[in-house]
Amino acid sequence: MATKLVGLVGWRGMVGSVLMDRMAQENDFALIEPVFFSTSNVGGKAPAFAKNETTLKDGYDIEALKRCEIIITAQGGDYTTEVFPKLRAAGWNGHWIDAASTLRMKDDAVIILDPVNMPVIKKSLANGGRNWIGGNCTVSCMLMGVGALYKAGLVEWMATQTYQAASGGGAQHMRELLTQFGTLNGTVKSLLDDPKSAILEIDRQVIGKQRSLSEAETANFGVPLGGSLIPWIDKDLGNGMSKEEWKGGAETNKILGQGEGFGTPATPVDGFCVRVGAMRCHSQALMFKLKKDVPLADIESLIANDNEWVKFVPNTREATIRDLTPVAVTGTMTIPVGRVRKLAMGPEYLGAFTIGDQLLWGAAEPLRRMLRILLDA
Ligand SMILES: NC(=O)C1=CN([C@@H]2O[C@H](COP(=O)(O)OP(=O)(O)OC[C@H]3O[C@@H](n4cnc5c(N)ncnc54)[C@H](OP(=O)(O)O)[C@@H]3O)[C@@H](O)[C@H]2O)C=CC1
Ligand SMILES: N[C@@H](CC(=O)OP(=O)(O)O)C(=O)O
Repeated sequence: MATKLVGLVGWRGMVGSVLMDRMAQENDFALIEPVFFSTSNVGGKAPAFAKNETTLKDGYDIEALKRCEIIITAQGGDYTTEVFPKLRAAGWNGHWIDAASTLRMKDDAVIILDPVNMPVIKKSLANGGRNWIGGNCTVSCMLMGVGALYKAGLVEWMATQTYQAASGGGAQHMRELLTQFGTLNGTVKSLLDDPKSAILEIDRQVIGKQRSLSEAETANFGVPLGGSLIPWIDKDLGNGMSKEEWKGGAETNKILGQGEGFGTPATPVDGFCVRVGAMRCHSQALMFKLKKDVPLADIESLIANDNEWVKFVPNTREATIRDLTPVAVTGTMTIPVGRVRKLAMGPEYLGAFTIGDQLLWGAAEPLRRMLRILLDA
């Protein structure tokens, strides 16, 4: 069988670079003929993964894109909005794999997270599905951790409290966070160097600096994040909810193949999404109302055995502070789930805490796994 021509758009961005690394690690390039696209350097040299197609093609050239049987894009929502309809209108019938949220809730799109929803993906493939969209990072990381409880039909509802990293906003947001930390440190450096200095004076100078950071130093987040937090992520939907919070319910149900459009009841999922000063791991505290009282040991075993990336973290102080932090998880495929315990509200109420690298399981990994599913089909 001829090697499939696979178009790669957005490969040099932050998500795209993580995707390229993972594709190289998993030897995906051996199975495809990659065609690299650019929106800024057409005709330039394609990266080292290129085989026969060694120059960068124009990411807006519909004819060039049409040659590809599969296109994977991490270029962003604006690019999808502009190019995807033109490509389909031009009669392109290939597979579109996308990290952006633009097409996620369309009826003809599947939100891909195959360790959780392979049956949904397979069903759509059998029905001629062609649009495969990566989920919101918070939702994907959460379902990789506790999807087992949904698969077992145990969840009556779930409340989430997220602690989302700067990387969710993009590369400039990560830089801004570090710049702010640097500025704050610089402000009190001499006092910090003196062990006898008064902590309340340090605190006074830090809050003074946070409140007077320049516009340039808060250009991306709009307000200081270093030494603070921001309890709002993404757009204001005008009903008291942030768009990130809305995605929690809408995307969780769509990934699981339930709710509107599937003819089954949706599971209520809601909570608060908060930006914190972590670099690239999204963490979340979860509270479940289960449909029945299930022994804790059974719940632990369900979670631990769901997929090869989940790591069950015993609910002890020592294990938690060692294994259940963004620092422990960053750059790994591991999805730790810990702090699992019954809550004071009653035996059906369960608490858990989970973390995922939002650039790996939260963005790049589901895309490359979808490529593999298509190549194997
Ligand atoms: N950030 C995140 O956490 C997540 C992002 N996504 C989706 O992925 C999309 C891409 O996000 P992200 O990777 O953060 O975006 P980036 O801004 O890092 O990259 C997007 C594009 O910007 C262009 N670009 C311009 N300047 C640079 C530069 N200095 N270095 C690298 N690329 C540059 C590149 O296009 P070109 O080569 O054509 O110039 C690149 O493909 C998002 O819009 C979103 O839809 C999805 C999940 C999570
Ligand atoms: N909104 C996420 C990042 C992201 O890109 O989400 P989405 O793929 O749903 O637009 C965050 O800020 O942490």
